Amino acid sequence: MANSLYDFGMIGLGVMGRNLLLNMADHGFSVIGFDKDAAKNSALESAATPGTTVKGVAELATMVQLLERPRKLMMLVPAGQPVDDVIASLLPLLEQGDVVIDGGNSHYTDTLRRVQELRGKGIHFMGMGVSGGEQGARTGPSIMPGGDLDAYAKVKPMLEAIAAKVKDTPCVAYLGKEGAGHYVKMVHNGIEYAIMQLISESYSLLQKGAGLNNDQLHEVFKNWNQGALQSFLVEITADIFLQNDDKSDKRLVDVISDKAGSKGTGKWTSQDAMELPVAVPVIDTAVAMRTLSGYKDQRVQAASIYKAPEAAIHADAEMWIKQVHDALYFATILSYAQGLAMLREASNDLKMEIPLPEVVKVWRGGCIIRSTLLEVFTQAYQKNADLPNILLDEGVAYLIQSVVDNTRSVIAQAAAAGIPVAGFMSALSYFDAFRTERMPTNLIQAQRDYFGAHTYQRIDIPGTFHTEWQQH
Ligand SMILES: NC(=O)C1=CN([C@@H]2O[C@H](COP(=O)(O)OP(=O)(O)OC[C@H]3O[C@@H](n4cnc5c(N)ncnc54)[C@H](OP(=O)(O)O)[C@@H]3O)[C@@H](O)[C@H]2O)C=CC1
Ligand SMILES: O=C(CO)[C@H](O)[C@H](O)COP(=O)(O)O
Repeated sequence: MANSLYDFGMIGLGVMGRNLLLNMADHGFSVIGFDKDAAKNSALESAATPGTTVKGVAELATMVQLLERPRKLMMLVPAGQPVDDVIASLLPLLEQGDVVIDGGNSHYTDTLRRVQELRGKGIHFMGMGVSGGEQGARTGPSIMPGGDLDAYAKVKPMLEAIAAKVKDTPCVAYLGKEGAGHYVKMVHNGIEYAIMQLISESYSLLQKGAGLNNDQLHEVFKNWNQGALQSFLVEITADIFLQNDDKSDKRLVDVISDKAGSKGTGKWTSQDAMELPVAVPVIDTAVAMRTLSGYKDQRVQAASIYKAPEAAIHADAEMWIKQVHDALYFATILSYAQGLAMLREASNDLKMEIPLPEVVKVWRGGCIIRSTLLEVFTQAYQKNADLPNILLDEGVAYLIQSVVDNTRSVIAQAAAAGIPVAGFMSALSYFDAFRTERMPTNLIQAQRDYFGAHTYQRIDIPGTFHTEWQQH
């Protein structure tokens, strides 16, 4: 490479940046990465596949000088201030027409601001979601770009080369204007939170309801992964139960603290859903349950005050496993339904023009929420690209109807036995409200008008009404 310039540059050679850059090199692109940590630069070069062109440098200016014009570069640094810091360092080094991609989990409002700031300077700035973790970045992630279409055209061949493939179709597509890429990734993570919560509830139901040990749990999740529940999250869950701890003679899962962490994208999904507004209660519940998991001391105290009910799960183990399977299937569909409904509303409200048929196709491979269900949703959007909610699709309705009775049964038995299943309950309550022609919210309207003259609409006469309510 003595006299040649590199095709692509990466800023931040952590878990995602390093692996994505190596993936690009494997597909024939000459790549250069910058990290201020010299150890990360040499780690990058030594991990490169022999015969590929990969360089790591410790000076940002060196990397920028060595890039083909117009430059194409990406940052994979923590969201927030680090992204602004990188942009500030880059700006004096760039020229008009260069393309800068933020591939991290930035909030879409930050992306909107950055797009506008950089557009004024002639730089194309794209917000792009990347999902798949370390392994996905290395071998084929799901990629969610949005924003400047001209900039996308410049990087499209490279993104299509490195993305996961499903039936030969790359899991990348242009997903809408301005901050759409990061918006879609945020909702992807919201759905990820919801499904992880539901899998953890299933684990608890199988352990407490059928007394399964880790080997048996492994077998159940492994079997589930070969059927309708096939998905990345179910697959890794099966693996987790077999992992031995190297510091004790236990299984690792049994010595991990039950306080769940988070970096914030699930919370953003809930906050932005409320802002629109769109109802995403399974995601809200998943965020709340991670928060509640942090109240360890209070939970320990409460456990000694409030004893669990006497009732136990009496179902035969095989039947219980089948019922929990169906409840997980039901609530997983509800999680996708809520996230996709949110994307539709946000697309209209924020004028992002997010193509939902493309979103579900991009999510079929490479990402954390990939599953066979995405094929079902792809078919649903092929029939009606403007479907308001996937629950209204005939094919999805058929699937839901086949599992809803077992879902009710699981939730009823869990409630009687005192096993917390907030995610499942939330999914079922949303479903029951969604399929209710007349909700009891007429009473809320009456109350609002009673105490605050907030007015109401009638079912029989058009217009807005207020009543002087009588005290009795
Ligand atoms: N890990 C995952 O599974 C996924 C992560 N993401 C997102 O991708 C982004 C990167 O994540 P990940 O690779 O895991 O993070 P890492 O912490 O592994 O790597 C981040 C890199 O950014 C560098 N960095 C931090 N601050 C700056 C700065 N101000 N200027 C220049 N470089 C900086 C760090 O360098 P140094 O350490 O030398 O300071 C480090 O090399 C995040 O937004 C994350 O949310 C998205 C999908 C999946
Ligand atoms: O983006 C991702 C996968 O798609 C990250 O793995 C995700 O941000 C993890 O989130 P959290 O730490 O909040 O559980």
